[in-house]
Amino acid sequence: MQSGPATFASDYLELRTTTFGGRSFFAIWDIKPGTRIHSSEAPFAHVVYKDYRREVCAQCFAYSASDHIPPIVGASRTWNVKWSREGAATAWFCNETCKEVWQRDEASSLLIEVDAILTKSRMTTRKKFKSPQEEVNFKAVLPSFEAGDKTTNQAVIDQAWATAEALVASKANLALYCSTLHLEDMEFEIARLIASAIVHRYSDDRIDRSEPSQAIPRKPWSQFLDLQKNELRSVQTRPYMLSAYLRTYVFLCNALPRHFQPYVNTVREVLARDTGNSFGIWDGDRRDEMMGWGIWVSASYFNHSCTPSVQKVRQGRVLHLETTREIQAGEELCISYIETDLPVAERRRELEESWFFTCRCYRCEKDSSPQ
Ligand SMILES: C[S@@+](CC[C@H](N)C(=O)[O-])C[C@H]1O[C@@H](n2cnc3c(N)ncnc32)[C@H](O)[C@@H]1O
Repeated sequence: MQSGPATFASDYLELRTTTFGGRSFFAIWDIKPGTRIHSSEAPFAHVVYKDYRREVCAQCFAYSASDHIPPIVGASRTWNVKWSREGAATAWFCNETCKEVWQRDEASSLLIEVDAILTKSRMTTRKKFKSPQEEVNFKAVLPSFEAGDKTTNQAVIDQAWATAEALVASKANLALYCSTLHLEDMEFEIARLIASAIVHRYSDDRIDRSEPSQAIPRKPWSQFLDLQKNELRSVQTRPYMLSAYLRTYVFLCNALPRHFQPYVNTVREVLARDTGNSFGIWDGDRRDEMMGWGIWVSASYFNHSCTPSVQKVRQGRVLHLETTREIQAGEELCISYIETDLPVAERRRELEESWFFTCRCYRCEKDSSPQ
């Protein structure tokens, strides 16, 4: 049995190593349905898509259009409590209390300043190529990978990162490369997600040196690094994402202010764990719209089952995990990563393509075994 980090301690569950799916939570006792067995306090890293920023409360992620079905035509979908400061992006809140809670955390305003810096930097890295040859030269600087590329083993991935690291080591080459770097929308959202992890690391380091009583408890970086890495499997499934990751890394190295530069190793470490460990930030339980995503570290230890016994309930920033049926002591406690009302072949395909593993849950094993 592998014991989990101390802060994951719960009256109901313990972390053990399974024979088929890494670590997983198991029930210590019999548990009644509807029991809240774990709460993951806040995401270590998160991003709300830029397009949703005015409609999603920056503190509790409440969606302004959630209560209107169908949406009221002409009604404002934007929250009207705002926070703004020169040199920072604007943050929107569902009420004054959320704004106050948000303001108490130094990382919040740092993050929104970084957001403004990244947005500005993205604008200035959109220059046109002066000639077709300049475009050819630009494309040759970083390796690029296409869908279906079969060459992406670990050595190729490491070499690709080494090329990107060599580029950022030269300030002049970095600036030149970035002058025409057109970051795609999704790459920019990934950059914003990573920036949130960098800000949390930076801010944690500052809090550690200050008055302990003022420290806001966080999931530290070392706990994040303990999460399962999925770099190889995810890049082999979607090789083109490696090109996107390298561009995002280079963009961040160019855009981030100097005091965040010591944290640039965060980029690859977060990317290696983001796939396979993150949760969507959804518009309530109906899951009509995904407004962003985040990594709630302790909740990432729940394995998947196509007959789950646990459901996620997000309340503000907190992700609660609650049992949906009677559980016996010693049972594995699983959530579901996908829609389970599908035939086994489709369930397994979705988990392989989007979560990069072959499901070995009891139901899949039973459904796929010869009768
Ligand atoms: C979010 S993590 C869950 C925690 C993970 N087991 C660990 O040790 O960190 C998801 C990973 O757990 C494993 N996993 C989860 N559910 C599984 C299942 N039903 N069958 C096989 N592997 C599973 C896969 O390796 C998957 O990539």
